[in-house]
Amino acid sequence: MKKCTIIYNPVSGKKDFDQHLNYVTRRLEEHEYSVKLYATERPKHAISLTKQACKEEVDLLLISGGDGTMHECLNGIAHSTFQPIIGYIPSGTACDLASTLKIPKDVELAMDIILNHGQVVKMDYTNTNKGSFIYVTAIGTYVDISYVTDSKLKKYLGYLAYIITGIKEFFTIPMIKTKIEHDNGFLRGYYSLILVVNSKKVAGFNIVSHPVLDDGKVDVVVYKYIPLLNNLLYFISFILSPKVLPGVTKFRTSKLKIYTDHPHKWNMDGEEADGGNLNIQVQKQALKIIVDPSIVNKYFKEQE
Ligand SMILES: Nc1ncnc2c1ncn2[C@@H]1O[C@H](COP(=O)(O)OP(=O)(O)OP(=O)(O)O)[C@@H](O)[C@H]1O
Repeated sequence: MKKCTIIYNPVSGKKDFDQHLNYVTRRLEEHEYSVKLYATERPKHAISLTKQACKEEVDLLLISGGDGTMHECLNGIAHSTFQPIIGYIPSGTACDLASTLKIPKDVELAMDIILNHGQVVKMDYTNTNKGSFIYVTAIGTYVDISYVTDSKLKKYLGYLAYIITGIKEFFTIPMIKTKIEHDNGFLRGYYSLILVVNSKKVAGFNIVSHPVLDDGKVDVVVYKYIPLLNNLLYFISFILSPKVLPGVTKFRTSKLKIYTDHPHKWNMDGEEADGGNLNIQVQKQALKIIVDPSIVNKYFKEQE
């Protein structure tokens, strides 16, 4: 028998993954897996559950949740010597990573990819001095809405609480004094938003038009602080996605150091991390994940 550990977040997205547990377990058993099943019981629990699965050298680590759950599981894998093959059933709210990797939220279709016609690819992830991330780390306007919104306000107003924080941020764009060292030199200036990306999608927007997810490099997108015009710059960049836009600098790099003493926190895969200087090392092709074969030639151009 092959070994499979399932880790799922019962509070991500519509909170209904429990309904599919029997189906998922049955499909795995039909494919000769012995299954261990764990629901995360608190934030960061997925990290220790993943470390345990890595210690047991499972043949398949099946993760269900949103980007935050994937982020936590990655942080378990990054501290382990054994690297399991990941099968992913997206069940979160945004699921940017699944959207880039074309893994459907439909449980039956996702299981078909994992067990039948999917392909294991080796994807990059990134280690930093503040933890590891899979697809994005960001600092600046709007990226902190999910965790700076007052929890009491969220309880009483729900989604409206996020909109209120968003409106507040619309009028208080941060001016982040930054120095960025990369493969071909450095940038220095005042920025309102900095994105480090290994993905096509971020927050549902197409941020990188032609990402390569296995080349040992990240895409960096920086938005200059331009008083009164910052929101217009975001709108044009996110919605219209022109190739070139004054005030927006894009480049791809394998080495990256970002120096800032701005009080804003970094956002990693949608989760809050510490603020301050960021020192990143891309782990080339270090994450094994099952994806739909239709995207392999498109985003994984350097498979070894
Ligand atoms: N039992 C639990 N109770 C409360 N929070 C939990 C529990 N298990 C995990 N979490 C936390 O839930 C948070 C949200 O998870 P996740 O990001 O997977 O879902 P989501 O926010 O709905 O999806 P997305 O990030 O794709 O929009 C994570 O920060 C995780 O630490």
